[in-house]
Amino acid sequence: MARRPLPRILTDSAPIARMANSAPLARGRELARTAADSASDVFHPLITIGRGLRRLAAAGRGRWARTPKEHRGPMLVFVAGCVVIVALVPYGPLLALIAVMGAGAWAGRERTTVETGPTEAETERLRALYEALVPYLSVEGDPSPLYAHDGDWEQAFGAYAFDDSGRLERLQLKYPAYFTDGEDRSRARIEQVLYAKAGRGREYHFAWDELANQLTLTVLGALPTDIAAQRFVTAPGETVLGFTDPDSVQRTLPVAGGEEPRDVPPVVWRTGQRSTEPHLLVLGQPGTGSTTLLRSIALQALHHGDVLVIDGSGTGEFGCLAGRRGVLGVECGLAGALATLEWASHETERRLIAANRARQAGRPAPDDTRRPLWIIADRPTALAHVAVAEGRDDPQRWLQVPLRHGRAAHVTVVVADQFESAELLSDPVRAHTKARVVLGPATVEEVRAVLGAPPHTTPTASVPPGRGYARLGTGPVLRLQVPATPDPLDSATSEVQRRAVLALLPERTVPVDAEAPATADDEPAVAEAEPPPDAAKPAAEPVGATTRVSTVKGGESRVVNGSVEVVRAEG
Ligand SMILES: Nc1ncnc2c1ncn2[C@@H]1O[C@H](COP(=O)(O)OP(=O)(O)OP(=O)(O)O)[C@@H](O)[C@H]1O
Repeated sequence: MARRPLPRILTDSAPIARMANSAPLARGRELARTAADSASDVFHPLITIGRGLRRLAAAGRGRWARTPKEHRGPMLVFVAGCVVIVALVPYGPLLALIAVMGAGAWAGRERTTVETGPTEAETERLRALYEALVPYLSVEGDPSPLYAHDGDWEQAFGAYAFDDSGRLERLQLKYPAYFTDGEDRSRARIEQVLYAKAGRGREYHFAWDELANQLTLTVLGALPTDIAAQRFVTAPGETVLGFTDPDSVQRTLPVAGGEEPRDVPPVVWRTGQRSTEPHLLVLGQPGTGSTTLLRSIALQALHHGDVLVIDGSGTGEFGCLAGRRGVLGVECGLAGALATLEWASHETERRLIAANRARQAGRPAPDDTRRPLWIIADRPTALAHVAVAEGRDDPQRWLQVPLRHGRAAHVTVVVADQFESAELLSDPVRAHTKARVVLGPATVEEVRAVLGAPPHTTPTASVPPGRGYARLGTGPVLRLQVPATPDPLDSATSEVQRRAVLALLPERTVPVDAEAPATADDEPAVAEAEPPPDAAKPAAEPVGATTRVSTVKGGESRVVNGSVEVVRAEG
């Protein structure tokens, strides 16, 4: 027998849905919701009191359950006595009712629970860190070890903080008094364990408090990379190497960069007669920003003095300086470098003799002995290689006098080279460059070898260009970020940064060509029209008041009456 189909109203859900969505039903639902909201507002005090009374009753039941049986009788008698007294005093029951309601309202108020202490995952992380430290911070035979397997990590870790993603941000830990915190190796071991367990890839600062046997680990933020070359507010004799952490130095400089001007902590290097570290050595991996740092220093030096550049890498990255006021030469070739440095050596001696004579005659030192002279040598060891091949002098030989006597003669030497070539640096360069900078990724050992002290932070494997460490004399090791000072003649340089560097260049003393005489206003156009930087440069300008240097790339030199005259030997 064929089955009869069900009536359509039972199989089709559309009418039911339509009923549910119908206007009177929706209005009714809205009304019910409003009524419920109003009722909860009106009855809120009663609800609170009711909740409080429930809590008080539960607390009372708990108290009764915890009371030993032999105490229950006296307690009942005491409560009954209280009830009788309340019943007998005038308005007693009313006052008791008010008191009970008040107590109920207080107990029933909504309390927001504040989470304190670490979460489970954070506790686990701290416990793992504690366990990892046990082998390094415990000795056998310690009767009450601070660090022991399955020990109490809360005793060892005084304070800690995690960031939003649950990564450790700060940790203060105590260590036993017998731990050899005065030894670099012992410290390095602990720092490595903490670095590994707290999460690699971030930079940590370790503050060892030997008096309190306490170590504080703090995660360091990145140093600002958005500060471009600009006129820094410094006194004569001060050079900004870069920027560092706010806690590391006591001074700030106003800088433009980023969204609005701000104050940032600088690493300021002081040169001149009173400087205890009058010369600088920069070492780093290739491409980590040493040429950029030298360019930044040269631009600052030109504000008050004269600059000689030896570009040993020969890539012409100082081409923008050629022909500018105060730039005495930009040398890429061996012969030119030898001639220029020989002159600089004699100029140092001349200044010393002139200043000495003036002093003996009771006069102040002549002006031409006091104008700062900067010798900036980028990769001089590359020229040393060429010198060996050609059987000529290492140009570094001529740095000896400026390095030894430069401080008194207002001559400053800045040398930059690569780690791999560091052993080719001459002894005077190593001995007299007390201001040091390491750029790029470097191990703790490399930093220590160059700066004479390890960094108090964990060097990370990848850093932006211009990032490194600086140490001035015996001062602390500072994190450093060099201001972006790219080569304006490099096509990869952004227009903003190119203009920033060009704005700092002094005016030209040698026109680019006859048709395009340079002015300060047309800097960008002139820069575009400049010849390739590695072309022969007629960068001859007065040196001091009495001497002239004329250098030509690949030229030969001879000394004439206290001045160096360079004649072309090639082509
Ligand atoms: N402080 C900095 N801020 C931004 N970019 C930088 C900084 N320092 C260097 N750079 C960029 O990194 C690259 C390499 O810089 P630079 O030529 O100065 O390094 P280097 O160590 O001299 O390398 P090389 O020895 O190969 O010449 C360039 O593109 C440069 O613009």
